[in-house]
Amino acid sequence: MFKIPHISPARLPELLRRMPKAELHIHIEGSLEPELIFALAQRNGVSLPYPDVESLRRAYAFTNLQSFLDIYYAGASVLIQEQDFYDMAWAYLQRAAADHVVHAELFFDPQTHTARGIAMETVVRGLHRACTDARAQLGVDATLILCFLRHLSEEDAFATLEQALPLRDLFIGVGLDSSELGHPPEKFARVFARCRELGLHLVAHAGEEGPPAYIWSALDELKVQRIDHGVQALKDPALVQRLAQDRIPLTVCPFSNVKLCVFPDLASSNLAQLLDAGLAVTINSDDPAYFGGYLNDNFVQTFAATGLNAHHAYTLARNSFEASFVTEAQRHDWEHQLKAVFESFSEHDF
Ligand SMILES: Nc1ncnc2[nH]cnc12
Ligand SMILES: [Zn+2]
Repeated sequence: MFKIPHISPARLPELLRRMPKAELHIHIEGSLEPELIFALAQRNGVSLPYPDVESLRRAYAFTNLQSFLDIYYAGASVLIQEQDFYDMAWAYLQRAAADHVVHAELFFDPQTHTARGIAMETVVRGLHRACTDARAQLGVDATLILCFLRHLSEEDAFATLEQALPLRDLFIGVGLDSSELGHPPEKFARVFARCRELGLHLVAHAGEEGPPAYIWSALDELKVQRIDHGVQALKDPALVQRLAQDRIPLTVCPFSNVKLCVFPDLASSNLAQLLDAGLAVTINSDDPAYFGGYLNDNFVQTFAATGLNAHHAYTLARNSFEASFVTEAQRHDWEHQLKAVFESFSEHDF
């Protein structure tokens, strides 16, 4: 076991910013900043129901998940050309590099685009090209996870999978997102079974607004390897035991939970309780352009509000590597970098 050196609380924010980390829950369409929405709208001749950037930003006052999704899908309507998808992902990956994100698994929602007549290939090739350039030019390792929209039908999800199969090598897994309540994971059991046969990694949003029963069915019916959000798990002690025992990672998104009124404020986040329960928790930004900050902002402000310390920081960064869909060798390399950063902070303390 690595002995965490003493690090003064005053230097904790800088440590949080500097430590290498993985981001495993970021919807790339949720990284579309208002400025880029307006630039792409102009480039593509799309008209928006807001006169300017400021009035669009003012509309980002959400009361629940659905109130956010309505505006998030409207924002994505400016994405038309392959280059638009590239520009969106590239902007995120530059910010990720600045936050010392060494690995990112990007969610994308193809049905949002194919329903508007955009080809699957346009979406995936644009995003994939940005991931390739990020590796070469930014040193950020980035991969793609295709998410099915759960408010749409099983049939639509199967059709989406069919469209994506010629591009199978350009994404590593599938997820499940969009409106949770009323759309339990088991609705997609057969689609996920097929994806499992195809060797894809499996994740699903569950227990964001929905009950612990949705987390159970994501595990037992979909057989997912990670739970996205999962913050409602604490309502069910048997579920917490199961998550701990199987070391199922939870990709928790503190800013998102506050903006979507899951918790009243950051201090009410249950991150510390989830960690104390021995769960493999990670911190993520979800939809940073809509929720007020990127990954390091989530780390720094959540730590300040909840009183987490350097031990928690190390655990969270380590968990992010453990939960990543990468090779053991890659994981070890990043853990080594993580230890080096912690040790460098200890030296400067004296
Ligand atoms: N937080 C979230 N929950 C469900 N679906 C989403 N799509 C984008 N962000 C989401
Ligand atoms: Zn999400």
